[in-house]
Amino acid sequence: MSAEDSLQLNFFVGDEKTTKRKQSYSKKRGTRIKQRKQEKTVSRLEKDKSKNSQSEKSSQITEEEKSSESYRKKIRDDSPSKSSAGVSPHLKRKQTEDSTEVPHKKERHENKVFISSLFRFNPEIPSVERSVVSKKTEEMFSSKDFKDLDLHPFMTTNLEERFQITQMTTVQQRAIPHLMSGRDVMVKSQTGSGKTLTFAVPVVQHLQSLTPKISRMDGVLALVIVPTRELVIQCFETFKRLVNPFQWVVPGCLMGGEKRKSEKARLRKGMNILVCTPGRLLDHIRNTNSLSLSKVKWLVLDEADRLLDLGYEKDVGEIINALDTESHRQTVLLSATLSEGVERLAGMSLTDPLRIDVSNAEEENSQSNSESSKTQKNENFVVPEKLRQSFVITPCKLRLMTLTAFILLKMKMMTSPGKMVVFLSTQDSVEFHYKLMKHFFGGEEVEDNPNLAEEGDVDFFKLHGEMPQKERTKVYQEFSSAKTGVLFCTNVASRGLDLPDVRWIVQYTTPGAVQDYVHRVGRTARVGKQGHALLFIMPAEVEYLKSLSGHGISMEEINMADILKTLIIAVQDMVSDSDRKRMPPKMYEECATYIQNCFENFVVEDKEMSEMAKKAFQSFVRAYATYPSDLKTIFHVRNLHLGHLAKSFGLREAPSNINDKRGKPKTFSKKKQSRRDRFGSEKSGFKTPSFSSQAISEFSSGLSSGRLPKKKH
Ligand SMILES: Nc1ncnc2c1ncn2[C@@H]1O[C@H](COP(=O)(O)OP(=O)(O)OP(=O)(O)O)[C@@H](O)[C@H]1O
Repeated sequence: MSAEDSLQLNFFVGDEKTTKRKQSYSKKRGTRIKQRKQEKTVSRLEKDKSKNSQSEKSSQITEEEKSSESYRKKIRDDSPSKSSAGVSPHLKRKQTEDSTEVPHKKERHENKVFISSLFRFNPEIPSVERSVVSKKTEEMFSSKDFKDLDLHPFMTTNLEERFQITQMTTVQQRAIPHLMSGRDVMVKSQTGSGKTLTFAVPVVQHLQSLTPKISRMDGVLALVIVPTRELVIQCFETFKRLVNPFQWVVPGCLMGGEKRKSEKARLRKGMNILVCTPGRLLDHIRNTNSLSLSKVKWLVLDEADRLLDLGYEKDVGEIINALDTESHRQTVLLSATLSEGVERLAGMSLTDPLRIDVSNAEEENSQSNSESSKTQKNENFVVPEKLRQSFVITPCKLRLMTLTAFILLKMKMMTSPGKMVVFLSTQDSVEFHYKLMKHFFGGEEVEDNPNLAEEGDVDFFKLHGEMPQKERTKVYQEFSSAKTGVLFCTNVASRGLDLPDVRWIVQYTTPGAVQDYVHRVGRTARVGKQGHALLFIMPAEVEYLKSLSGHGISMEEINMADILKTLIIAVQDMVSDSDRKRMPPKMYEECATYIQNCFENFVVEDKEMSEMAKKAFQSFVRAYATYPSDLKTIFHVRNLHLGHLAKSFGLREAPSNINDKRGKPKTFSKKKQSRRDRFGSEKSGFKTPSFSSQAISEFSSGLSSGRLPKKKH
C-alpha cells in the first residue's frame, strides 16, 4: 500500500496532513465556511470517539491503516450505527428500532418528496469466511534479453529506444524462439505479460528479412485478428513503432465504424501487416477486390477465446478458408485464458502446434494427452502477482452511494489520484453513471483547455460499443494519456487494452464468467506493476466469491461503511447554504442520504437524466437475466429487489411506474406492489434478450445502423 493510500482514512481524524489537505480542498471552492464546518465536524467526531464500538470487519484499504492508531480511532469515531452511545443528541432523539435510522429528511433538508431511508430494510450483509485458495503463479520476467535472440540489431535498438525494453518477459522468452523457428504456437500467459510483442517481434523480424525486400504491393503477408476496435488501434500502433527501422514493411488496419471507402483505398495502396476485427475483414473479403489474402504467411488470433465468445467462430472459419491452403503459413493463438472452444479453433487453423502455458514449466504438443493440455472446468487462472483484489458487499439500495464514495475517496482525496476503470453491465448504465458523476464531481467543461479545469474536479470518461467510432478512439487515446480520471465502460474495454498506469479496477457489476473477471482486473498491475481491484457484490450474490476462489482467485473484504465514511468530507462540497445554516449532515449515514437526495433531485428535475436513469435501470435488469445458466442460482432476476435497485439509479418511483407512458404513478396494493417490485411486471418491458445479442451489440461494428445484428465488427 502506498503512503498515499494510507492517507485516505486518516483524512477523517484531523492529523496534520489531513487538516492541510482538507484546507486546500475547501479553498479550491473558495468556501471558508465549509472549512470551518469541517473542522467542527472533525472535532465533534473526536469528542464522541471513546464511546463507539469498533468495526469488526477487516478492510483491505487498509492493512497499514488498521495497524495505525489513527485508523482505529477513526473506526471508533465513525461507527455510530453500532451503538447508540456516541450518537449526537439530535440524532439520538430520532432513533427507534433501527440504530442506523437517520432523521426524517424533511427536518434536515428541503426535500419535497418522501424518500425511504437508505439504511433501513436492507438485507443483512452476510459474513464471508476467507477460503484457502490454491493460487497459480507465473514469473513475469525471464533472465534473458532480446539481445540474446537472433534479431536484426535495429530491432533490439528500436525496442530499447522506443519501447524502453531490453529484458524479455517469460512468455516472450518461451514463445519467440519457437515462432522464429517456424512453428505454430498456442500461448497462454497472464494479462499484461507482453503477448503483443511475443507475436509482433517475430512477424516483423521475418518480414524485414525476406529477400528480395518486400514492398507494400506484395499485399497482406501477416494477418492479425483481434476482437475489438480499440485493440486494433493498439496493436496497429505497436506494429507502427516496431517497423520504424524497416520502412519497407507497411502495417495497416481495418475495423468496424471506419469508412469502408477509405479502407478500400488503403487496401488498394497495399499493406503487409493487416490488423483487423473479424467482421470488418470478412466484409472486405466479400466486397473488396483489391484485398488478396493469397500470400498470407502469418495468421495471429489474439484474445482467441474472446473471438469465439462473441460468436465469431464461423467468421474466423470463413476467413481461414479464404487463405491459401497451399502456401506455408504460421499460426499463433494467444490469450490469458484459453477455453475449450479454442481447442476447436486450433484444430481448424494450426498445424502440429506447440502449447505454451507460462504457468507450466513444460511445453507440450497440442495432441498431448496430459491433463494440462485440456481446458479444465475448475481451472485455476493466473492473475498478476502484484494485484490486490478485494470485494465489498453492498445492499442494492446503497450501491450508488458506495460507488460514489469510492470514486471520491480515490480521486479527490489522494495527493496523486491515478486512474480508475469502472466496469458496468450495459451501455445505458455507462451513460447514466458518466453523466451523473460528471454533473456532480466533474466540474465545468473547459473546451480544449484542461489546464483551466478547476483543481479537485474529477475527469470522467466513457467507453462502450454504441459510441461513434471517432468518439471511441478519442476517449481511448485521451484516457490512455491522462494522468488521472475515471473511465466508465462496458466489457468492450475488458480485453487486451493496455491503458497505462490504471491503479484501480472497479467491477460495479459482476462479470459472470471467471475468465471475464480475470481479463477485467488485468487492465491494472501490468508488466509487474502494482494494481488494485474492487468487486461490488450484493448480499444475495456472495456465493459468486466461492466460484472465484474455486478458480484460484483470492480476495479480501472491504467494509462498506469504511468506504461510505468518505462522504463525510465529500458532502461538505455539496450542502446548500440553507442546509449548512441549519445543521450539516455529519455522520456517514446522513451524508449518504443527503447525497442520494441530491442525485434523486437531479434525476427527477432533469428530463434527459430521468430518461437515462430509466433506461439504465431497465438495461441492468435485462443484463441481469443473461448470466450463464451455471450462475443463474446466484444471479437471478427474481433475487433483485426492483424497488431498491431503482434507488441505485437515482429513481424514486417504484420500477412498475417506470414504463408508464402517461407518467402518472400507478398505485397497487402493498402485496401486489411488493410482488411487482420483486418480479417486475409482465407489461413492464423487461424482456430478456439472449446473452449473445447483449454481447454482440456491445462489440458492435458500426456497419449497420441501430441495434446491431449478430457478428459485425
Ligand atoms: N519485455 C518487456 N519488458 C517491459 N515491458 C514490456 C515487455 N514486453 C511488453 N511490455 C509492455 O507491457 C505492456 C503489456 O503488454 P501487452 O499489452 O502485450 O500484454 P498482454 O499480455 O497482451 O496483456 P492482455 O492479456 O491483457 O492482452 C505493454 O505496455 C508493453 O509495451
